[in-house]
Amino acid sequence: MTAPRTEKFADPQDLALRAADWMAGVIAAADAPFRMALSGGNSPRLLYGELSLRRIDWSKVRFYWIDERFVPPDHPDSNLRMARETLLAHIPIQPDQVHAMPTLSDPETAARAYEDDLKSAYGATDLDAARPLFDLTLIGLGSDGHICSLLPGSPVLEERTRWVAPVTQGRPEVRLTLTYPAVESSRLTVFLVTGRDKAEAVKRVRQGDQNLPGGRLRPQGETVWLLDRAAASLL
Ligand SMILES: O=C(O)[C@H](O)[C@@H](O)[C@H](O)[C@H](O)COP(=O)(O)O
Repeated sequence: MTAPRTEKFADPQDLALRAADWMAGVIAAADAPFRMALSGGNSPRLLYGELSLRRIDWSKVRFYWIDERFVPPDHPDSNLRMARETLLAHIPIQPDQVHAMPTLSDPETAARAYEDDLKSAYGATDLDAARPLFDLTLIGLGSDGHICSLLPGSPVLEERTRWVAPVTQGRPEVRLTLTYPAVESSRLTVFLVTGRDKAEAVKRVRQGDQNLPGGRLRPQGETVWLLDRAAASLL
């Protein structure tokens, strides 16, 4: 596993600007299809907005999610809604390029349906380290060290067979999350973290602290950390 690369930026706006330029280059250099697994939450908002302004051949990109709140697609908490408002509604893509996590049935059915979607797009039922599931996986970090909806103490942290699982404890709302095997199966893993409140988690996750869900992640490909000065303040 190659040592992670770290880019530090003055503030979230500078990070979003520079990261969008870099990601535009990554997508331009890649073959189609480019499978991009999106994070939810607030941190990626500025980046998604900047990406929507870049000259990118979006026709090669397939959008996936690393987790979702189990709410309707138009709910204020929906990660799909956030991505649609900041990026997807502003770029020339077809509906079949967007592989949203389904949230209109029950969590177990939805998790299995999304896993089937991933497996059919991947063209196999087993992950192959030589052929990652995603080309780029964007991950935010909670101040408690969670990633995706892989929350501290959650049974889903031990799931090594399923690619997608429901999370029914630890948050006010039910969630769907990729499990470690699916999140780790990426050519490029990008952590995007801003804010002083994340600095301790950034430090411990980078040290591989097994008590934090982020510290247990073993990405297969290259890892890049995009941090603002506040989130990097303990490094
Ligand atoms: O659905 C979500 O909320 C995210 O997937 C979650 O893992 C998020 O990335 C972290 O909680 C950081 O959230 P912020 O970016 O809002 O700080």
